[in-house]
This record gives sequence, C-alpha cells and structure tokens, in this order.
Amino acid sequence: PVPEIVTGRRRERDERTPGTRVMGILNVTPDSFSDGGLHLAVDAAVAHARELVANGADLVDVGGESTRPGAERVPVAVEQERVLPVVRQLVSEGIAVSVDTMNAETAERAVESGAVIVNDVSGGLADPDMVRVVRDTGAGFVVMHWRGHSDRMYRNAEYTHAVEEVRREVELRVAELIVLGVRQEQVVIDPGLGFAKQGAQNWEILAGYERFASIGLPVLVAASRKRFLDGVGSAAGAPPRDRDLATAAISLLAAERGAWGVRVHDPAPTRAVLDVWDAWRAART
Ligand SMILES: Nc1nc2ncc(COP(=O)(O)O)nc2c(=O)[nH]1
Repeated sequence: PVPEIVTGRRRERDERTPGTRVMGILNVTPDSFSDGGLHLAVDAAVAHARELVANGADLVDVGGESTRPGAERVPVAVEQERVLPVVRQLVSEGIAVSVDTMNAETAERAVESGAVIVNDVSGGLADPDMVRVVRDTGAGFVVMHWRGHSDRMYRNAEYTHAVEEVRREVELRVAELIVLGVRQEQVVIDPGLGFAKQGAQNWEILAGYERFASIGLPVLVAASRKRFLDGVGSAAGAPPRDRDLATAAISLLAAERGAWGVRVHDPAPTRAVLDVWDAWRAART
C-alpha cells in the first residue's frame, strides 16, 4: 500500500495524520553544512534534520543535488554518498523521509533504505528508469512541473497563460505516469515555483491554486525562500532566510486551500501559523 503519509486523509489538529504536511528541506551538499569532509556533512545533516522535526516538520526532504537555476549536475555516485547515509540514519530514528532526486538509482536505493516518497523535480522525465522505480516500489511520488534542467531553465519560461499551461502539462504528465503503471494514489503534484517561471508568473501560479487543486490530486506548495519572494514581506535584496515570514504566510494560504503539504527550509514559522489556523478552526461552534 502507498505510505499513509501520502494518502492519509486530512484530520483535525488532535489526530495523528497531519492536515497540511510540513516538509522540511534538507539539502545535503557540503557547502550547505560544512566545507569540511563528507562525514561532517552527514553528521551535520542528521542533526539539522532532527532540528527540522523538533521545529514541526512532519517529514524531511533529503536532497544531494542543488536544482537552483544554473546549478551544475552532480555525479550520481556523489549524490548517493551524500544522501543515502542520511536517509538510513533518519529512517532508523523513525523520521519520515522523502528523497529529492532526479536519478532512478538514488531513488531506488533511498526507498530501499526506508524513504517513503520520491520527490523528483523532473516528474520522472530526467531519468527514464524513474517510473519503473516508483511503480515497483509503490512509494509516494511528487510530480513537479518541469521544463528542463537548470541550464536552460529560464529560456523555457515562455507562456501565454502560465496557470493553464502549467496545469495542462502537469495533468498530461500524471496521465502518462498512470498509463505507465504508477497508481494515482502515489501521486502528489507540485506546480514547480521558480522552475521555468519568473517573478510574476510564480504569483500567477499561487493565485491560480484552485486550478491545480481541481485536477483532483494532492498539491505540494514549495515556495520557501525562493527568489520571487524577494521584497514581498521582506526588504528587497535581503538574504533568502529573511523570506521565512513570507514563506509562512504562503503556507497558511496553501493550508487554507487544502494543500497536501508545504516544503520549507524553516518549519518553525510555518508550524506556528498552522497551529494558529488549527486553533481558529477548532473553536468554530
Ligand atoms: N517538489 C519540489 N522539490 C523541490 N526541490 C528543490 C527545489 C529548489 O529549491 P531549494 O534549493 O530551495 O530546495 N524546489 C523544489 C520544488 O519547488 N518542489
């Protein structure tokens, strides 16, 4: 069966299954934790994951390859060296883990190590073997809207109607996956904020949330600290970590619209606003 964290129905605050899931981001790249050796990076990453969970993350999204615009590809062996030890340790501590990878072999080995979700920004397009891994393992599968690797990301940000085109492309991709044997209940969709979308287009996507919800699949909103937030709810040009308040506001707006989950660097502000929202709803007479 597909892991409960993927299919679990939305519950009120006192139930175990979370309403809108808070997915904490764990980028295991040496520059993100320490410029020391890999071992340091793994230990630091595990410590950071524990902190994410302590601050309210329902699951931790472990990635070993930055997908920032213009980022270089990382060799699969390096990605696995970074990611797999962390996945194994977090799973052993009872933490729900998703693996953020475009590589089928990494996904397969992470799921074999206990990861319950494959979060592939390419939705299975980057590695033709990914569909087999997702289909055969039954893991949750985050299918994000994607129009190509970081090196040509912005050249693909041409839309006449961004919301409708992104919606259509996501819908078509999911239909292809189902034809290829992936079960619908495995799938979470994600409009891919910042991927082949610039500035205002990201806000159009958020404003068009209902269009994505109307596809009828769980929706993951991943706006955390992204460039399009610059200057909104924070000073223009401020460092990305200053965008956590704006991120929490988007988490609340997404949760109110029934989002399956929100993907954030710092769960604390998001957890705080979701707790406020739960208290508000619970008091309804
Ligand atoms: N599902 C999903 N996964 C992602 N992984 C990485 C990034 C890049 O952002 P980061 O480097 O801040 O994690 N963005 C997404 C996203 O928008 N959706």
